[in-house]
This record gives sequence, C-alpha cells and structure tokens, in this order.
Amino acid sequence: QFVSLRQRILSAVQKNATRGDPRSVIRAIDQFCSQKEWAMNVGNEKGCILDSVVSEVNPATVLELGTYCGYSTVRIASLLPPYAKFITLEFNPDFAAVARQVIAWAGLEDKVQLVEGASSDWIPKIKEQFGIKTFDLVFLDHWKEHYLSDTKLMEECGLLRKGSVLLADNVICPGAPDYVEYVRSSPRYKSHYFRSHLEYTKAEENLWYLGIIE
Ligand SMILES: Cn1cnc(CNC(=O)c2cc(-c3ccc(F)cc3)cc(O)c2O)c1
Ligand SMILES: [Mg+2]
Repeated sequence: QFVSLRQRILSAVQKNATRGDPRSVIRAIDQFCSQKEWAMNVGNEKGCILDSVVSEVNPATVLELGTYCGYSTVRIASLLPPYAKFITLEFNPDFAAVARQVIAWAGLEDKVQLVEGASSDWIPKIKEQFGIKTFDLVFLDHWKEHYLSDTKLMEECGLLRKGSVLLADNVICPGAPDYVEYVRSSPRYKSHYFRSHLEYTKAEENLWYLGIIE
C-alpha cells in the first residue's frame, strides 16, 4: 500500500541510524534524500551553516518554525547547552508525528518541545505557556509566506530582544521577498547572507541571517 515520503524517511532513519546518535540520524536522512528521493530538509550544506550559527549564539532559548521531519530540530538540539529551552512548531500533524519519532530515535526528546498547530496561534501564547521571555535564536523554515507576518507577530509579542538572531531558510527558493524587503529596510536589523545551495541540489540558495540591533 502507499507509503508516504515522510514514512520512508523515518524508515531510513530506523534502518540506518543508531539509536541515541544524532549524527547518524542526520547522515541517514541526508543519504536517503541525496541517493533516493529529494525532500525539503535543510540538508547538510545549509545544515553546517545552521550548526555554526547555533554554536556561535549558544542560545538558552530557541524557537524553530517548521519542524517537518525533525532534521534541523535534531541538528539544533544536539548542539544546545543542557539548560536550554527549545520549542519547535509544526502545523502538519503527519509531519509532527514523524518528527517526534525521528527526534526520539536521536535520543533528544528531552531537549526539545514539539508543539503542533499554527505559528500565528502559538506565538502569542509562548510566554505564558512555556515561561520564556525572549528567544536568543529563531530558525524560520515554515511556510515562506508566513515569515514576515510571524516575525512581526514575534516583535509585537515582545519575544525578540537586542541581540536576538533570526535565521531564515529559503529566502531565494521558494523565496520570501516581502520578509527580505522588510528586514533589509528596517533600521532594527543588521543582516547577513550565507551563500549556499538548495538542499541536495546545485541551485543557488541563501540562508538569511540577521541580528536584532534595536
Ligand atoms: C507543506 N509544507 C510544510 N512545511 C513547508 C515549509 N517548507 C517549504 O515550503 C520548503 C520548500 C522547499 C522547496 C520546495 C520545492 C522546490 F522546488 C524547491 C524548494 C525547500 C525548503 O527548504 C522548504 O523549507 C511546506
Ligand atoms: Mg527549508
């Protein structure tokens, strides 16, 4: 019977990765997606940029918008200090179900809270629900047309502070032009492109990094 791509990704992890070993989970997904079927994980090239930003920021609080199968969730969670609070939001319950199992296979279920639902519904509730004042790092990788509205919503909800770092995937492909326009023209943001390629392809892509300077 029909097995979904996300289920095939999960099976590849359970078959080829070692329980409790995040790096083997990442390697298993990258091998599957480069050798078998393309999927919209951030991938290893952009993943290394993500790793360097996480290590540099060394965040106590992290928000990920768009969990998908949990690939970037595992990369981030494996680099966080023990006291860190990491929330990842996923709208699609089928993706969330796979991501929970991928995160558990990596042994990182205690490092991250996966919350199902719409980012626009959850962002206003984060302070009181999770006892978080502001985020040191936000990774945007969900619906590209929600990057701008959710960034404005995070500002309005007081979830961003001087020094907060926003890292956005796919600002070229599929693209988030209104978001890029907003942050580039706003005096509140200092921004930086990391040149890279669309996951598992040679297509040009950028991870768009920016710090809030206030
Ligand atoms: C349904 N859905 C649930 N989450 C999302 C948000 N993610 C994306 O849309 C997304 C899309 C692509 C992509 C797709 C087709 C293509 F030809 C080129 C690129 C790459 C990514 O890295 C992404 O994050 C969409
Ligand atoms: Mg992406």
